[in-house]
Amino acid sequence: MCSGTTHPLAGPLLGVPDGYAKKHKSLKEIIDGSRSGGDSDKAPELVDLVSEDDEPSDPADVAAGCSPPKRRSRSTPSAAPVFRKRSCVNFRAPIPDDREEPDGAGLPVEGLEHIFELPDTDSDGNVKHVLRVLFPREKMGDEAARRRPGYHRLGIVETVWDAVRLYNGTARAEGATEQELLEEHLDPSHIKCDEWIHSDLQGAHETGIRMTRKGTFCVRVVERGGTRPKTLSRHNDIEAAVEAFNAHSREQLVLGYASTRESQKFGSLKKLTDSFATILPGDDNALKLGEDDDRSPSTEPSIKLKLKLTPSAREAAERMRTVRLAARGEAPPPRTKTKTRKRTPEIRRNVCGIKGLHVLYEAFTEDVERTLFTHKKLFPFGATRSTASEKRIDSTLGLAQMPDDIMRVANVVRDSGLEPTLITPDHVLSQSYPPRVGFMSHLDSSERWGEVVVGVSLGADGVLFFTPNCRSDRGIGNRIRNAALENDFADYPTESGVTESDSWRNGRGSRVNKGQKSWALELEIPRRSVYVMSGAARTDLEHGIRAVKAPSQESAPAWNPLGVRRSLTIRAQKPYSDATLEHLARENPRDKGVSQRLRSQMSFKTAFEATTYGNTGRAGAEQARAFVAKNAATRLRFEPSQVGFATEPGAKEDDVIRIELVDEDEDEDDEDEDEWGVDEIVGKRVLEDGETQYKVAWSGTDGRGRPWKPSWEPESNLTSCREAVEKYETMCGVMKRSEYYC
Ligand SMILES: O=C(O)CCC(=O)C(=O)O
Ligand SMILES: [Fe+2]
Repeated sequence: MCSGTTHPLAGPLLGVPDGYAKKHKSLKEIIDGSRSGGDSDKAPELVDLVSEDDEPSDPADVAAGCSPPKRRSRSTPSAAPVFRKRSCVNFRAPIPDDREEPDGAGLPVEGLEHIFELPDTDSDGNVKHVLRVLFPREKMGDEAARRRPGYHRLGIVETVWDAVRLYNGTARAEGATEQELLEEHLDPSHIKCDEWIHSDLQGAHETGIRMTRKGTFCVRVVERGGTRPKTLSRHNDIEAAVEAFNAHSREQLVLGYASTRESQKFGSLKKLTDSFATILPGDDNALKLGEDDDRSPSTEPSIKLKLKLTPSAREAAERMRTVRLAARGEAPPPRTKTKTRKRTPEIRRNVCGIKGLHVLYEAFTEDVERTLFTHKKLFPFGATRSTASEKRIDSTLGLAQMPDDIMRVANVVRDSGLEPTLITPDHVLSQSYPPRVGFMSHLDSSERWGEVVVGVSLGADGVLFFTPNCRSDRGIGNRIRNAALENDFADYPTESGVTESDSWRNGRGSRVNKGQKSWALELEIPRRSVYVMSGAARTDLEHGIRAVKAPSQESAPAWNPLGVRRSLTIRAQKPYSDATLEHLARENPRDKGVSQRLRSQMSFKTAFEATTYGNTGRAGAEQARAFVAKNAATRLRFEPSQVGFATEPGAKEDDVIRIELVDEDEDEDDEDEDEWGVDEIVGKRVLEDGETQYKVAWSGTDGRGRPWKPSWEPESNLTSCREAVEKYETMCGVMKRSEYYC
């Protein structure tokens, strides 16, 4: 259906023409409908970048709007999340005249993408949007026309309805079967026609938040340096949308400052601010001049962009959402939060069976996570980016410039007992991984870095993988390879007790044929977790970061709308680390632990030249050690309420009190947690500590209609679904499987 038929604010929704209600209609119905003149004058004026039916493979695609539609066979089962057909109107690519009939290369050639939206200016100078309808010459009946590749312009029309009619009419005249039309071109319900949600929140034509037919809130922005609005993200609730918009605006502001080229400053930001100046006038204007030191050196004042969600705007947004959903036959979901389980801080050691690989889950609160994620020194290029172009900042900040928060993180690592003897880091590397960006397998050099590598995950979950080291067949690497070659993994059960995907995985290609690299152990590293790699985890396996899809809307925080994972790799460079160990050994001659650590480090050559101590060598490293020893910042800590563990500095792991961090969202209504329907039990495992867990397939779907991902749950959480557990046990009994794998 084309929702532009009646503006929802004009009354209950309602003016959905019957003829649009079905997903697919016959050509005759459409053509007849149009002949009767019923709908064309009600057709929408605004169309959006992508259909909300889309399951874009990458939010970057959403933002860029530039991924061609991936065609799926109609027979593909739809259980798994899939990429569905894009809307027919492609905002991104009005084809300039000189490209209108090119040699065919590079233009979208399938389906409804032949209709392009085009801004145009009327005689009063108002921008209006018209649609250009193109028809692929290759589909034309005329042999001569077919020989010239490219497009034939059918016309420029004002409404989607007219565009579809024009396209279909031509396709039909050129001999397209009804089936083809149905599949590709016919149904205007593929076209989304939505309105800006409310005058309180309305941007100009192009930016702001608007509501989709499905009742989600679509955040539209213009990126700095860009001229076209893009869909940044979609949200189920208006607050999240506003938050995402504001976060984006802040990012643009930062980018504006960060730019050294005067001409780039405020390029599109200006456009944004202009549009906002018109909607939040007067004292309540959320566009404020920034502080003095916040101002750009240009004459343009710093402007803090903030889209304000007033109670009346929220009310209107919710009312519209209810109407929209009701029109779709859906009840508005309660305003309770989506599924979030309570998380408990926890340390797991030697995970994946890899010695020296330890993880601290829920190391700190979301508030700390966000502070680190948006830390200007660590991530100077702004909030989130959808491309890998600004992926890594090698912050060899030097000890004197080391952010206090890195010292605090180091103390979390020590105080939690994760690595009580961690040497104060003198180096931090901050990296951003937009969805689908990974880090190939590598070794963190034992000649360049000291004993321990600390990795902190922020903003989105990640997957750390370990794979045999091609240069060394040592220890576990060799064993993994042999297991793979013999296809015998009896000694390597799925690593119980870490996460469900912490298991043997086929890295690339087949198990044996592609050699030792084809196997990897994977470990999920959730947001707010901290891992340490030492010993064999450093030397016997290479590690890397898997490129993963964007997190679901539910799991990504609103302040990270693109689902970028950020990481901090915190290390002590080897010369300085050795100087520290030598100092400790001198001070504690009887401490066997220290002398052992020193001996172990001495087995690696020290690559002075590859570190910041290249010029100053040992003396420089000793100076750094002395600096740290008297630097009060090394004793800085987060507030007790901000970390997952409470302890006295220097306490043993057993003395650590684990604090339950509750998601901020999760406030009042704990019962909600238990309301998740269990479809069935699909797996069982027993953890190292003897705890039994079941893998639960949940009923229902997330906000995007995808089934929830199954998750491992302790037996004690499943008392209300004993039946499902018993059914599973019975089935296992019948199948005579071992307890571990059934
Ligand atoms: O992003 C991560 O956690 C891994 C980074 C890493 O392996 C490295 O910096 O060497
Ligand atoms: Fe690394």
